[in-house]
Amino acid sequence: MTAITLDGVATATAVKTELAARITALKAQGITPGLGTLLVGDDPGSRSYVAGKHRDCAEVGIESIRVDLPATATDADVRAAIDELNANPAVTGYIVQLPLPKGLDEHAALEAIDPAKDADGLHPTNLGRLVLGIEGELHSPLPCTPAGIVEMLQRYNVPISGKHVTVVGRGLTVGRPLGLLFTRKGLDATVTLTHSRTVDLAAEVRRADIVVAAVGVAHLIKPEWIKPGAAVLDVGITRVQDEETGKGKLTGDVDPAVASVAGYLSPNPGGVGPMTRAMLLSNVVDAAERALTR
Ligand SMILES: Nc1nc2c(c(=O)[nH]1)N[C@@H](CN(C=O)c1ccc(C(=O)N[C@@H](CCC(=O)O)C(=O)O)cc1)CN2
Repeated sequence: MTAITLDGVATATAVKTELAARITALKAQGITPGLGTLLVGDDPGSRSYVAGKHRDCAEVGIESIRVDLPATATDADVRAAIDELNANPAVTGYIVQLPLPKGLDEHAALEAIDPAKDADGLHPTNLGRLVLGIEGELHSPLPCTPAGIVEMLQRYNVPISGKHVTVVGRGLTVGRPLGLLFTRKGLDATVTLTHSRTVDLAAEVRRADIVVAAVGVAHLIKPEWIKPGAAVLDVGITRVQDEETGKGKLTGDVDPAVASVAGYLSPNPGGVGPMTRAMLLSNVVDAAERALTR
C-alpha cells in the first residue's frame, strides 16, 4: 500500500481562493480585514513564519501590520505592544508569534490579547469556549493548526466520527486543543492524548485510525506502529543535518517508511504547515464577518 498524500499546499490554495472571494465581499461592505503580528526576538523559524503570514495576507487581500521587538524586550515592552494592537482599529485580528524568547511570560501575553482580536484562538476565553463547546453566534476562533488538521481531513473525506485518534504531543498550539476539537459534537472522535510520560507510545499509536504527531522528535513514529490504512499527519519539525550534503534541513516526526502502511499521509513539510497559515487567514475573515453582524 502507498498512502494517499494529504496535500497541504493544494488544500491551503483552495481555502485561500474561497477566502479571497469573501474578502472582496467584505470590502464591498466597507470592511477591510487587517492581521497584526507581534514577533519578539530573532529566531529564524519564527521570522520566516511571520514573513509567510504577511505574504499570505497580501495574496488574499488582507491588510497586514507588523510589530517586531528585539530579543532584549521585557514583559512590559510586550504588554505595551499588545495594548497598541488592541487599540489599533486597522488591526481586526492579530497573533503573538510563539514561542516568545526565554524569560518572557507567554501566558501573560496571551491573556492580554483582546479576545475579539485573537486570530490564533489562544486567549483563555477562546480556549474556554472550545472546552465548553460553544458554537453558533459566539463561535470563536479555533487554534490554527488543529483547525487546519480537521479541515484537511474533511476535504479528503477521511472519516472522523467514531474513529480513534492518537495525538502525540500535548503542546498549547496543537495537542491540547486538538484533543478538544476532535471530541466535539459533530466530529465525535475518541482521542488519546499522549506525551513524554506515556508508558507504551507504540501501543497507543497502533490502535489509532488517525495519528497526529506533534512532538518535534525526528522520525519518532515508525511504520510498525501504524494500523494499516490509518491516516497519519506529521506536524512536528526538527532541524537536522543532511548526511549527504552536510546542510541543515527540516524533518518531521514521522518515518517516511510509514507511507507503505498508512492509508493517508500528510507530509512535513507540505502538509499541516500550509493549512495552519490558511486557517489563520480564515480566522481573520470570520472575525471581520462577525463584526459586520454586530
Ligand atoms: N502564535 C502562534 N505561534 C506558533 C504557531 C501558531 O499557530 N500560532 N504555530 C507554529 C509556527 N507556525 C505558525 O505560526 C507555522 C509553522 C510551520 C508552517 C509551515 O508552513 N511550514 C512549512 C515548512 C516550513 C519551512 O519550510 O520552513 C510546511 O510545513 O510545509 C507554518 C506556520 C509555532 N508557533
